[in-house]
Amino acid sequence: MASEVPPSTRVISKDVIGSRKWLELSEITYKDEENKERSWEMVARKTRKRTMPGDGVAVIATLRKTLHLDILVLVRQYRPPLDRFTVEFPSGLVDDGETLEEAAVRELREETGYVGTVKHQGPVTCLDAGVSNCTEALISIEIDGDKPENHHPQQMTDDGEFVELLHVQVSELLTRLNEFSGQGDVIDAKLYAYAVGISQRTHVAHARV
Ligand SMILES: Nc1nc(=O)[nH]c2c1ncn2[C@H]1C[C@H](O)[C@@H](COP(=O)(O)OP(=O)(O)O)O1
Repeated sequence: MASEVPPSTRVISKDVIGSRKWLELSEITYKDEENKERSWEMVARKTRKRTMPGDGVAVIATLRKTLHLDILVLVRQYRPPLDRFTVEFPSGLVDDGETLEEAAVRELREETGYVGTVKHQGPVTCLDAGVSNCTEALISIEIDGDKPENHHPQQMTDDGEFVELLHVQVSELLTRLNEFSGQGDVIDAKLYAYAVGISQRTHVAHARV
């Protein structure tokens, strides 16, 4: 069944091949650079509303406590599509009517129990552009570990959501991720890129001394 798409796009039509509660599989027809019609198979989330800035958020959550080194709060969980455990930033889907910042603060609270303050909001980024139109914004949140509300964080996960909390020293991030990978876990690409960035920045800083 073909449906209409906005005229400003290069997509001409979309045939929905299959649709369930969370996802829709389609074949789209689009025009390439030479005006030639081509087709592409793609997946879309059904939770995205027109008013939503993006499908989800991922939270770079830094726990800061007096006289302690900075800690990155991460989550480890079983992901059915991979049939493996993953190590990721705390993350989740944006609810209808929520801003990206609100979604980030809520998801951090639900998945980790920590209450934090937004320090930076990145743009909406793509996740797997050859497969889906899913997008996610990276939001940096600082957690004040000195505040009583962050002394004993209590997760508020939904039924069927089992999230293990990881506390990793920022300076050891890449090493720890490589260890998790060596044990058979799959590391989220954004998180791994972040770890490589931190590690390279540290090497450059040392080289300058
Ligand atoms: N693709 C999905 N298939 C499902 O069967 N269920 C799914 C999919 N995506 C999300 N969900 C469910 C699982 C949770 O109950 C809710 C909310 O997920 P959320 O925690 O916001 O997002 P993730 O952490 O990225 O799973 O949706």
